[in-house]
Amino acid sequence: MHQFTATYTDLYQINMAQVYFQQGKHKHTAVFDYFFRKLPFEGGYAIFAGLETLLGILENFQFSDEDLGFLKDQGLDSEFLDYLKDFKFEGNLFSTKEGDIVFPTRPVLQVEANMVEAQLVETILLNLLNFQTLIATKASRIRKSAGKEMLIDFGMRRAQSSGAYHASRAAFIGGFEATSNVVAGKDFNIPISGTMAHSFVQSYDEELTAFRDFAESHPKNTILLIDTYDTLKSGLPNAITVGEEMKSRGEELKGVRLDSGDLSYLARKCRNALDEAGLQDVKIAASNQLDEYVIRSLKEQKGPIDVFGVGTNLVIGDPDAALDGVYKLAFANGKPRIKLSENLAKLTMPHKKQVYRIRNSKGELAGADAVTLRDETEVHRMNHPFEPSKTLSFTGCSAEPLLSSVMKNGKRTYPPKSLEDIKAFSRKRLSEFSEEFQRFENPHIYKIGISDQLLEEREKLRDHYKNKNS
Ligand SMILES: Nc1ncnc2c1ncn2[C@@H]1O[C@H](COP(=O)(O)OP(=O)(O)OP(=O)(O)O)[C@@H](O)[C@H]1O
Ligand SMILES: O=P(O)(O)OC[C@H]1O[C@H](OP(=O)(O)OP(=O)(O)O)[C@H](O)[C@@H]1O
Ligand SMILES: O=C(O)c1cccnc1
Repeated sequence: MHQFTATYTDLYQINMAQVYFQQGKHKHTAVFDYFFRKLPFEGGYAIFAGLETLLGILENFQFSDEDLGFLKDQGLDSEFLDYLKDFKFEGNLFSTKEGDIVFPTRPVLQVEANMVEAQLVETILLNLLNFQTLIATKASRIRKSAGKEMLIDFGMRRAQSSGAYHASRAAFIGGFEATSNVVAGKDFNIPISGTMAHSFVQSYDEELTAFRDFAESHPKNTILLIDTYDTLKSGLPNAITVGEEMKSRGEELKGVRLDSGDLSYLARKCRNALDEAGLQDVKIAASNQLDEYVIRSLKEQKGPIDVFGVGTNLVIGDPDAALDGVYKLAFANGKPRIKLSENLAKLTMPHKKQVYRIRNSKGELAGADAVTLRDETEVHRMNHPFEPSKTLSFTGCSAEPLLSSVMKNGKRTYPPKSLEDIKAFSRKRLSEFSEEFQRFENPHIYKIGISDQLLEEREKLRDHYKNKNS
């Protein structure tokens, strides 16, 4: 796959880094927060994804000689470019675990590094985490609708080009079982799966011969696409003939796929005919512009569909297309930093921080995450981040810290996790959230608050800059 060297960034990061270097600020420590402001799909939660990809890339994030030559041609300073020859990311990362359930406003991850490092990793970090979080969240919604039925990612051809690679990874975390994307399957150990295209059937004079040849070539893995000419009058009877022939050879037709028409109606017709022919184990797969809403409707109609192939709407994160995650400076050169805004919701949170998930005395979710200063070890009360008159007290509650060290001095603090483990963790974490948070329409709003100390620090800084400018 594509090598991500340190030029995988926006030019302004390099331009700023050059100034930090020239002003001797490259040795100052900076802390940046990664967070998003709005949940995608008007949903009640998001699934954090992309962390392992980021850690793998940051461990080897350097400029190649070719990169440096290119930057020289762009007129960047030669002393700065000499410094970049030895550039490596040697910072620290504190992060939410990949697969965990995350909400707006609260830091999902913090980067602590020198100014140049912290700035140069911004773009790749946002690029990876925003996209995979969006797609894992979409996948999780589709999983919710599909219940226990199998979900296969068919999106590679429709994805925003090479985004398909990480979309397949994120889809697996969010609840898909398999992908048609061979390279993602190979690299991430995702089961791969494939049926056939209409062109295969079209290329033969007879649909039946196409089905027979395929079955002979793939006796363990034949899923016949039955809608090329006429699903009920041609595709289905031909599939039954091949299914019976396979059975007589001691083989098994794995499935049929519907890709057009009324999927629920056709699936029922197929199921009845297959069952009557003694082919009860043949699965019915459906595809065609599916998403969480169409699948929910198909399930409501009790269409006997066993496998859903989902492409476009999954991998482009329809209809949102992007998560609005941002990377904001919270601390630099020994001082907390803030970004002011007329819009209170855009005020940033200064300082190194921790985020706690509040649980009741039974360990169940209390419906709130509290953002505190990093060295606060307890939290009994939180304030609404933008409406300070609103507060919430916790009695008899415990607080689970959500940010932990995942990278120290540029090295991961734990061995890479398998995608299967990340997915299992994600499923477990989501299962703690009640239906109210998971429903598609007007979901419950999970509360995010800030501790008294953080609020005080933020107000102090805000007043400082306001007074300075008044
Ligand atoms: N029973 C159903 N309930 C709800 N939605 C359905 C049902 N059957 C199919 N759909 C969805 O309706 C849409 C139908 O798309 P469209 O109007 O393009 O028809 P089509 O069957 O694809 O036609 P074409 O023959 O042109 O391919 C798809 O998104 C499909 O998934
Ligand atoms: O509808 P999506 O959710 O995006 O799922 C992927 C679509 O891609 C394929 O169609 P395509 O027409 O590209 O090729 P085909 O000839 O294999 O049907 C497949 O048959 C699905 O309809
Ligand atoms: O295997 C399939 O049926 C498939 C793969 C990619 C896209 N559409 C369908």
